[in-house]
Amino acid sequence: MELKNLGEFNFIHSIESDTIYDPNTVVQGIGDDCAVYKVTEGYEQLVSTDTMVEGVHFSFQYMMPYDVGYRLMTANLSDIAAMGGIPRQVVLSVAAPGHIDTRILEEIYRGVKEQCQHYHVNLIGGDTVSIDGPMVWTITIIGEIPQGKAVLRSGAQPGDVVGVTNYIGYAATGLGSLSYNLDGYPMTRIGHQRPEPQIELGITLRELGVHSMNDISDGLSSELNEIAKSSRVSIIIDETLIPLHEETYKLAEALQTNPIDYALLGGEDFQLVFTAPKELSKALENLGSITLIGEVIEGEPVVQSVTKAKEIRLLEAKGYNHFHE
Ligand SMILES: Nc1ncnc2c1ncn2[C@@H]1O[C@H](COP(=O)(O)OP(=O)(O)O)[C@@H](O)[C@H]1O
Ligand SMILES: Cc1ncc(C[n+]2csc(CCOP(=O)(O)OP(=O)(O)O)c2C)c(N)n1
Ligand SMILES: [Mg+2]
Ligand SMILES: [Mg+2]
Ligand SMILES: [Mg+2]
Repeated sequence: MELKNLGEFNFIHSIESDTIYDPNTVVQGIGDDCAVYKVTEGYEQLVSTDTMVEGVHFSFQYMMPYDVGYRLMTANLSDIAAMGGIPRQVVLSVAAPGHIDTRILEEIYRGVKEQCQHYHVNLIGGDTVSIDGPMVWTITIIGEIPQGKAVLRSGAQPGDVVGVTNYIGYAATGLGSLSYNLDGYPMTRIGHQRPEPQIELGITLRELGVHSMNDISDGLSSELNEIAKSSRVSIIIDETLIPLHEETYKLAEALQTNPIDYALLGGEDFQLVFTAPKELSKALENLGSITLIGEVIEGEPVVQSVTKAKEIRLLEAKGYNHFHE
């Protein structure tokens, strides 16, 4: 059925069941002017919002509707992970054209709810409006963090080591293989379609005492520059240490591109990049999913890298930019 035939109120009614995955914190969910939720004593509240636009953040050519919802939740959860926080509540706004088949919307919600269930997050409200254009999905997420413990971008200190979680450039490899219609990239395709936020690692890193952290939505170059600027420090990384998946090397070979660029400029990995006191190096490496790729030094707020050919180059704050010529 088309959305315009179902109507706004019936649509809301159709999605409001199965939205509460941590009932202890909810006083009022979907169904009133505001939602009402409880906060934990001794904790600070985190809030962040992220939007996904059809044609900009996703294409039904490369993703199933279920994946769109899944990744929308991941993008929002990832910002909570980047602070070392615990996700709690979300509200979701959708602008959709009247001719859309409601089965597509149901599938997107199924993806959203799957991630809500997995991370014990409640969907407590939202908004539904019509648009004469592409679909626009926005989630606002609320999380919690023990008082004074949020891991900021501004906490990096000279002498810190720089680390990343899992593989970088993974999602961009999957998207690249899809857009060039190349077979043989099963792992990274899932990385593009159904990425996971690093909630548990974010909490572990915060508890270990990392100094600064960011999630990778726009690309490693851009995120490292944000840390360098906020913290007023210089960062230097060794490009040969960046953990790339074998499918990234394979795609770079097939397309005659530099594999490192998928990591530096790709984005949407939703992995974490952080800096930590050198004394934590052993403990970090023992986690298994962390790679140390560089260090923080005193100096201008810039990021440099040592290339495979042992040359030093400046890594610009390039990555995904919504308004570039
Ligand atoms: N239109 C806006 N109005 C107010 N604040 C904004 C707007 N767009 C972005 N911000 C803020 O700018 C900062 C950087 O945003 P962004 O690059 O989207 O972060 P992230 O990559 O973590 O999602 C954040 O603090 C965000 O809340
Ligand atoms: C169809 C399609 N084209 C291109 C991309 C790549 N892409 C789109 S937005 C983006 C960056 C992340 O989005 P943004 O809105 O900047 O997220 P934020 O930094 O706010 O978390 C990337 C790499 C994609 N995912 N899908
Ligand atoms: Mg954002
Ligand atoms: Mg972020
Ligand atoms: Mg961005």
